[in-house]
Amino acid sequence: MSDLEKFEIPGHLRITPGNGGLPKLLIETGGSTAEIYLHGAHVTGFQKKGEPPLLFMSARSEFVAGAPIRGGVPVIFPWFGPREGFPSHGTARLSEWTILQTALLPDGSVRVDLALAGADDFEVGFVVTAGDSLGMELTVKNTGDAGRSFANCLHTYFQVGDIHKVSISGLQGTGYTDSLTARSEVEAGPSILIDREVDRIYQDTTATVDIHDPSLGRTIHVAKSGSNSTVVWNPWIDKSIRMPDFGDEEYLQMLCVESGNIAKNQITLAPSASSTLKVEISSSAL
Ligand SMILES: O=P(O)(O)OC[C@H]1O[C@@H](O)[C@H](O)[C@@H](O)[C@@H]1O
Repeated sequence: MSDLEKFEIPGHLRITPGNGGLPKLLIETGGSTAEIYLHGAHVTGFQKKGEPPLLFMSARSEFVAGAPIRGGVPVIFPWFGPREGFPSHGTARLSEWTILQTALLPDGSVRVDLALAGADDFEVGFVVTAGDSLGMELTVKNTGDAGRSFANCLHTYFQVGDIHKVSISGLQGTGYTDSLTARSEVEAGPSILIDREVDRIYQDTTATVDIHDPSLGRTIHVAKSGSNSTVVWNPWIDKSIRMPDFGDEEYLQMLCVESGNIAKNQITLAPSASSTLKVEISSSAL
Protein backbone atom coordinates (compact mmCIF):
# COMPACT_ATOMS: atom_id res chain seq x y z
CA MET A 1 0.00 0.00 0.00
CA SER A 2 2.99 2.34 0.51
CA ASP A 3 2.86 3.60 -3.11
CA LEU A 4 -0.73 4.68 -2.44
CA GLU A 5 0.08 6.71 0.67
CA LYS A 6 0.63 9.86 -1.38
CA PHE A 7 -3.10 9.90 -2.19
CA GLU A 8 -4.18 10.00 1.44
CA ILE A 9 -5.72 13.19 2.87
CA PRO A 10 -5.22 13.45 6.63
CA GLY A 11 -8.53 13.31 8.46
CA HIS A 12 -10.45 12.62 5.23
CA LEU A 13 -8.99 9.79 3.17
CA ARG A 14 -7.10 6.72 4.29
CA ILE A 15 -6.02 3.74 2.20
CA THR A 16 -5.92 0.37 3.94
CA PRO A 17 -6.06 -3.31 3.06
CA GLY A 18 -9.78 -4.16 2.95
CA ASN A 19 -11.50 -7.53 2.77
CA GLY A 20 -9.33 -10.15 1.07
CA GLY A 21 -6.38 -7.74 1.43
CA LEU A 22 -7.67 -5.67 -1.52
CA PRO A 23 -6.81 -1.94 -1.33
CA LYS A 24 -9.67 0.12 0.04
CA LEU A 25 -10.16 3.89 0.28
CA LEU A 26 -11.92 5.06 3.44
CA ILE A 27 -13.44 8.52 3.12
CA GLU A 28 -14.77 10.74 5.89
CA THR A 29 -16.43 14.12 5.35
CA GLY A 30 -18.42 16.37 7.68
CA GLY A 31 -21.67 14.71 6.67
CA SER A 32 -20.81 11.23 5.43
CA THR A 33 -18.50 8.25 5.15
CA ALA A 34 -17.73 6.27 2.02
CA GLU A 35 -15.50 3.43 0.91
CA ILE A 36 -14.13 2.44 -2.48
CA TYR A 37 -12.20 -0.66 -3.56
CA LEU A 38 -9.70 -0.29 -6.42
CA HIS A 39 -10.91 -3.76 -7.46
CA GLY A 40 -13.63 -2.75 -9.92
CA ALA A 41 -13.49 0.94 -8.82
CA HIS A 42 -16.24 -0.35 -6.62
CA VAL A 43 -17.99 1.97 -4.16
CA THR A 44 -18.90 -0.45 -1.38
CA GLY A 45 -20.30 2.05 1.11
CA PHE A 46 -21.88 5.46 1.43
CA GLN A 47 -23.57 6.57 4.62
CA LYS A 48 -24.78 9.98 5.72
CA LYS A 49 -24.02 10.61 9.38
CA GLY A 50 -27.08 9.77 11.52
CA GLU A 51 -28.70 7.68 8.75
CA PRO A 52 -28.56 3.98 7.87
CA PRO A 53 -26.25 3.13 4.92
CA LEU A 54 -27.63 4.18 1.53
CA LEU A 55 -25.90 1.33 -0.27
CA PHE A 56 -26.59 -2.35 0.35
CA MET A 57 -23.66 -4.78 0.63
CA SER A 58 -24.15 -8.52 0.74
CA ALA A 59 -22.64 -10.25 3.77
CA ARG A 60 -21.79 -13.10 1.35
CA SER A 61 -19.85 -11.00 -1.15
CA GLU A 62 -16.55 -12.28 -2.41
CA PHE A 63 -13.53 -9.98 -2.22
CA VAL A 64 -11.08 -11.64 -4.53
CA ALA A 65 -9.33 -10.81 -7.82
CA GLY A 66 -11.33 -12.17 -10.73
CA ALA A 67 -14.74 -12.10 -8.99
CA PRO A 68 -17.21 -9.22 -8.74
CA ILE A 69 -18.18 -7.63 -5.43
CA ARG A 70 -21.89 -8.15 -4.59
CA GLY A 71 -23.52 -4.89 -3.51
CA GLY A 72 -22.49 -1.24 -3.54
CA VAL A 73 -21.96 0.11 -7.05
CA PRO A 74 -20.53 -2.32 -9.62
CA VAL A 75 -19.25 -0.42 -12.67
CA ILE A 76 -20.71 -2.20 -15.69
CA PHE A 77 -18.70 -1.75 -18.93
CA PRO A 78 -18.34 -2.45 -21.86
CA TRP A 79 -21.38 -4.75 -22.00
CA PHE A 80 -24.40 -5.30 -19.80
CA GLY A 81 -25.68 -8.77 -18.86
CA PRO A 82 -24.43 -12.17 -19.96
CA ARG A 83 -22.16 -12.70 -22.98
CA GLU A 84 -21.23 -16.22 -23.96
CA GLY A 85 -17.64 -17.08 -23.11
CA PHE A 86 -17.13 -13.79 -21.28
CA PRO A 87 -17.90 -12.52 -17.77
CA SER A 88 -21.39 -11.22 -17.01
CA HIS A 89 -21.69 -7.39 -17.06
CA GLY A 90 -18.27 -6.78 -18.69
CA THR A 91 -14.73 -6.62 -17.41
CA ALA A 92 -14.56 -3.23 -15.66
CA ARG A 93 -15.90 -4.59 -12.36
CA LEU A 94 -13.27 -7.35 -12.40
CA SER A 95 -10.32 -5.08 -13.15
CA GLU A 96 -7.84 -3.38 -10.84
CA TRP A 97 -8.17 0.40 -11.27
CA THR A 98 -5.54 3.00 -10.46
CA ILE A 99 -5.81 6.29 -8.59
CA LEU A 100 -5.04 9.39 -10.67
CA GLN A 101 -5.64 11.97 -7.96
CA THR A 102 -7.57 12.73 -4.80
CA ALA A 103 -8.75 16.09 -3.45
CA LEU A 104 -10.60 17.74 -0.60
CA LEU A 105 -13.01 20.16 -2.29
CA PRO A 106 -13.90 23.64 -0.92
CA ASP A 107 -17.38 22.42 0.13
CA GLY A 108 -15.80 19.70 2.30
CA SER A 109 -16.51 16.77 -0.02
CA VAL A 110 -13.78 14.36 -1.12
CA ARG A 111 -13.13 13.61 -4.78
CA VAL A 112 -11.29 10.55 -6.09
CA ASP A 113 -10.30 10.15 -9.76
CA LEU A 114 -9.70 6.57 -10.92
CA ALA A 115 -8.59 5.11 -14.26
CA LEU A 116 -8.95 1.73 -15.92
CA ALA A 117 -5.90 0.51 -17.79
CA GLY A 118 -6.01 -1.87 -20.74
CA ALA A 119 -9.57 -1.32 -21.96
CA ASP A 120 -8.70 -1.89 -25.66
CA ASP A 121 -9.31 1.30 -27.60
CA PHE A 122 -11.10 2.98 -24.73
CA GLU A 123 -9.78 5.36 -22.10
CA VAL A 124 -12.00 4.98 -19.05
CA GLY A 125 -12.14 7.24 -16.01
CA PHE A 126 -14.33 7.12 -12.93
CA VAL A 127 -14.74 10.05 -10.54
CA VAL A 128 -16.36 9.56 -7.15
CA THR A 129 -17.33 12.56 -5.04
CA ALA A 130 -18.55 11.89 -1.51
CA GLY A 131 -20.15 14.68 0.50
CA ASP A 132 -23.76 15.18 1.55
CA SER A 133 -24.60 13.15 -1.57
CA LEU A 134 -22.67 10.58 -3.57
CA GLY A 135 -21.66 11.60 -7.10
CA MET A 136 -20.21 9.21 -9.67
CA GLU A 137 -19.06 9.98 -13.22
CA LEU A 138 -17.96 7.31 -15.67
CA THR A 139 -16.24 8.81 -18.73
CA VAL A 140 -15.32 6.73 -21.77
CA LYS A 141 -13.20 8.05 -24.64
CA ASN A 142 -12.67 6.23 -27.93
CA THR A 143 -8.90 6.33 -28.52
CA GLY A 144 -9.04 4.07 -31.59
CA ASP A 145 -9.38 5.07 -35.22
CA ALA A 146 -12.83 3.54 -35.86
CA GLY A 147 -16.26 4.06 -34.30
CA ARG A 148 -16.88 1.87 -31.23
CA SER A 149 -20.05 0.89 -29.35
CA PHE A 150 -20.51 -0.13 -25.73
CA ALA A 151 -23.03 -0.39 -22.93
CA ASN A 152 -22.45 1.03 -19.48
CA CYS A 153 -24.26 1.07 -16.16
CA LEU A 154 -23.75 2.12 -12.55
CA HIS A 155 -25.41 -0.88 -10.93
CA THR A 156 -26.38 0.74 -7.63
CA TYR A 157 -27.61 -1.58 -4.85
CA PHE A 158 -29.69 0.38 -2.30
CA GLN A 159 -30.39 -0.57 1.26
CA VAL A 160 -34.10 -0.57 2.14
CA GLY A 161 -35.88 -1.37 5.41
CA ASP A 162 -38.48 -3.79 4.05
CA ILE A 163 -38.88 -4.41 0.32
CA HIS A 164 -42.60 -5.15 0.78
CA LYS A 165 -43.21 -1.52 1.77
CA VAL A 166 -41.01 0.19 -0.81
CA SER A 167 -42.38 2.07 -3.83
CA ILE A 168 -40.47 3.46 -6.80
CA SER A 169 -41.56 6.53 -8.76
CA GLY A 170 -40.31 8.36 -11.84
CA LEU A 171 -40.91 5.75 -14.52
CA GLN A 172 -44.63 6.11 -15.33
CA GLY A 173 -45.29 5.89 -19.07
CA THR A 174 -41.80 4.49 -19.80
CA GLY A 175 -41.34 1.46 -22.03
CA TYR A 176 -39.30 -1.45 -20.71
CA THR A 177 -38.08 -4.90 -21.61
CA ASP A 178 -38.97 -7.46 -18.99
CA SER A 179 -35.78 -9.53 -18.80
CA LEU A 180 -37.73 -12.43 -17.25
CA THR A 181 -40.17 -12.79 -20.18
CA ALA A 182 -38.30 -10.88 -22.94
CA ARG A 183 -41.54 -8.95 -23.55
CA SER A 184 -41.86 -5.23 -24.12
CA GLU A 185 -44.19 -3.44 -21.72
CA VAL A 186 -45.05 0.10 -20.67
CA GLU A 187 -45.04 1.17 -17.03
CA ALA A 188 -48.67 2.11 -16.46
CA GLY A 189 -48.86 3.33 -12.87
CA PRO A 190 -47.14 6.15 -10.98
CA SER A 191 -45.33 3.78 -8.64
CA ILE A 192 -43.75 0.35 -8.86
CA LEU A 193 -44.10 -2.11 -6.00
CA ILE A 194 -41.83 -5.12 -5.63
CA ASP A 195 -43.71 -8.31 -4.65
CA ARG A 196 -41.91 -10.86 -6.85
CA GLU A 197 -38.72 -11.17 -8.88
CA VAL A 198 -38.39 -7.99 -10.94
CA ASP A 199 -35.78 -7.52 -13.68
CA ARG A 200 -36.58 -4.74 -16.14
CA ILE A 201 -34.64 -2.49 -18.48
CA TYR A 202 -36.51 0.81 -18.90
CA GLN A 203 -35.48 2.50 -22.16
CA ASP A 204 -35.34 6.11 -23.34
CA THR A 205 -35.60 7.59 -19.87
CA THR A 206 -33.48 10.32 -18.33
CA ALA A 207 -35.79 10.74 -15.33
CA THR A 208 -34.75 10.93 -11.70
CA VAL A 209 -36.06 7.87 -9.86
CA ASP A 210 -37.18 8.08 -6.22
CA ILE A 211 -37.25 5.10 -3.87
CA HIS A 212 -39.77 5.70 -1.06
CA ASP A 213 -38.89 3.67 2.01
CA PRO A 214 -41.30 4.22 4.93
CA SER A 215 -39.51 1.62 7.10
CA LEU A 216 -36.31 3.67 7.10
CA GLY A 217 -38.26 6.95 6.93
CA ARG A 218 -36.52 8.25 3.83
CA THR A 219 -36.68 8.71 0.09
CA ILE A 220 -33.58 7.91 -1.94
CA HIS A 221 -33.18 10.06 -5.07
CA VAL A 222 -31.29 8.66 -8.06
CA ALA A 223 -30.58 11.58 -10.43
CA LYS A 224 -28.61 11.05 -13.61
CA SER A 225 -27.33 12.50 -16.86
CA GLY A 226 -25.76 10.87 -19.90
CA SER A 227 -28.03 7.89 -19.27
CA ASN A 228 -31.04 6.75 -21.26
CA SER A 229 -31.71 3.40 -19.55
CA THR A 230 -32.76 2.54 -16.01
CA VAL A 231 -32.74 -1.01 -14.65
CA VAL A 232 -34.92 -2.11 -11.74
CA TRP A 233 -33.89 -5.42 -10.20
CA ASN A 234 -34.73 -7.51 -7.15
CA PRO A 235 -33.91 -11.25 -7.30
CA TRP A 236 -36.67 -12.25 -4.85
CA ILE A 237 -36.70 -15.73 -3.28
CA ASP A 238 -35.60 -18.38 -5.81
CA LYS A 239 -32.88 -16.38 -7.51
CA SER A 240 -31.48 -15.27 -4.13
CA ILE A 241 -31.09 -18.94 -3.22
CA ARG A 242 -29.39 -19.65 -6.56
CA MET A 243 -26.82 -16.85 -6.17
CA PRO A 244 -23.84 -18.20 -4.18
CA ASP A 245 -22.58 -14.76 -3.17
CA PHE A 246 -25.93 -13.46 -1.89
CA GLY A 247 -27.83 -14.35 1.30
CA ASP A 248 -31.11 -16.23 0.91
CA GLU A 249 -33.05 -13.48 2.69
CA GLU A 250 -31.03 -10.45 1.64
CA TYR A 251 -33.53 -9.61 -1.12
CA LEU A 252 -35.77 -8.23 1.65
CA GLN A 253 -33.36 -5.37 2.38
CA MET A 254 -32.10 -4.43 -1.09
CA LEU A 255 -33.20 -2.94 -4.36
CA CYS A 256 -31.19 -2.13 -7.47
CA VAL A 257 -32.10 0.97 -9.47
CA GLU A 258 -29.35 1.18 -12.05
CA SER A 259 -28.50 4.02 -14.45
CA GLY A 260 -26.83 3.43 -17.80
CA ASN A 261 -27.10 2.95 -21.54
CA ILE A 262 -28.18 -0.55 -22.50
CA ALA A 263 -29.41 -2.45 -25.59
CA LYS A 264 -30.96 0.05 -28.01
CA ASN A 265 -29.60 2.89 -25.83
CA GLN A 266 -26.01 1.68 -26.01
CA ILE A 267 -23.46 4.35 -26.99
CA THR A 268 -21.46 4.64 -30.21
CA LEU A 269 -18.44 6.94 -30.13
CA ALA A 270 -16.59 8.30 -33.15
CA PRO A 271 -12.77 8.30 -32.88
CA SER A 272 -11.61 10.77 -30.17
CA ALA A 273 -15.18 11.28 -28.94
CA SER A 274 -16.11 10.71 -25.31
CA SER A 275 -19.25 10.41 -23.20
CA THR A 276 -19.94 10.73 -19.49
CA LEU A 277 -22.53 8.89 -17.43
CA LYS A 278 -23.27 10.79 -14.19
CA VAL A 279 -25.28 9.61 -11.20
CA GLU A 280 -26.02 11.60 -8.07
CA ILE A 281 -27.47 9.75 -5.09
CA SER A 282 -29.06 11.63 -2.22
CA SER A 283 -31.74 11.08 0.39
CA SER A 284 -34.34 13.09 2.26
CA ALA A 285 -36.57 12.35 5.23
CA LEU A 286 -40.10 11.18 4.42
O1 LIG B 1 -25.03 -11.68 -10.89
P1 LIG B 1 -24.63 -10.46 -11.67
O2 LIG B 1 -23.85 -10.78 -12.92
O3 LIG B 1 -23.94 -9.44 -10.81
O4 LIG B 1 -25.98 -9.80 -12.16
C1 LIG B 1 -26.94 -9.40 -11.23
C2 LIG B 1 -28.17 -8.84 -11.92
O5 LIG B 1 -27.84 -7.62 -12.51
C3 LIG B 1 -28.97 -6.93 -13.03
O6 LIG B 1 -28.55 -5.71 -13.54
C4 LIG B 1 -29.58 -7.74 -14.13
O7 LIG B 1 -30.71 -7.05 -14.64
C5 LIG B 1 -29.97 -9.11 -13.60
O8 LIG B 1 -30.48 -9.91 -14.65
C6 LIG B 1 -28.76 -9.78 -12.97
O9 LIG B 1 -29.16 -11.00 -12.37
